[in-house]
Amino acid sequence: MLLEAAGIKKIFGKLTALDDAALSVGENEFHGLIGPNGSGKSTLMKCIAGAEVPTQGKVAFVNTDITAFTPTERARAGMSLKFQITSVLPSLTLYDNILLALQAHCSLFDLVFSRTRDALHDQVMDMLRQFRLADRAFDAAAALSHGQQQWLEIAMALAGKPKLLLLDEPTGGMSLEERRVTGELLQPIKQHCSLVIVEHDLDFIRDICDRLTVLDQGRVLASGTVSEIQANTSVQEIYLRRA
Ligand SMILES: Nc1ncnc2c1ncn2[C@@H]1O[C@H](COP(=O)(O)OP(=O)(O)OP(=O)(O)O)[C@@H](O)[C@H]1O
Repeated sequence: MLLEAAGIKKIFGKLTALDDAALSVGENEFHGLIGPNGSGKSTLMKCIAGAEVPTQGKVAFVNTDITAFTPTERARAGMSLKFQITSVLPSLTLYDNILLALQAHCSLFDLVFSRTRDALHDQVMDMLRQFRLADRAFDAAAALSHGQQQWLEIAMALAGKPKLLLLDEPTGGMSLEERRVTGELLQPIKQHCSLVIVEHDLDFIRDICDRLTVLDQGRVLASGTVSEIQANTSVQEIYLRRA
């Protein structure tokens, strides 16, 4: 397993947000984290990314116990996250936003001696092409549509060539067409990266994910392939309960 979170408990004051939650993700696997509002999806993502410290439990990544790692140490180990809060610098061009994200992963030596300038240029343009943004390379990021800004952020989150990408509701506020394109843009990254994605759009998640974990009131209700989860009557019930 690439990622193995087990026995995760998270208590906020009197509220138990997660209780014995678990998540296992293999290499080159797209894994969806679903469940009703307030079931603990974002909190579990944050415990994995290091943005929240679990009250109890263990997170292992690439066979290393990372429970006590800082977010920076987790990033260095190959984990990358994009949350709902934007990390794009709106007044900079798309080109410069990607360049900055790539440079964050270069050594100071390489940057000072500019040995990587041409290579970086090629990488920036490749990433922009991959995310269908090359024709906007020298526009300010602020001029992009909401969907395009999300794609730019996903590209930036991939700049360090992570082994695992964490996405929290990337299609929030997107049009149907933008959602469809987002699915297409994510597929090729499976060749070199796994994905954990929190999403409310069940059609979207069913189309792109290999496996799903369903949370309900901080606990794992079910975990399995998309068809196993679709056939699970307890899962059907919580979604009916919500409707
Ligand atoms: N920092 C915090 N302090 C106190 N309570 C919190 C905090 N973060 C989350 N919670 C609570 O923990 C519970 C789980 O929240 P979380 O955001 O993880 O759920 P979620 O499944 O991601 O919800 P949604 O689908 O609405 O985004 C909720 O009751 C929420 O109010």
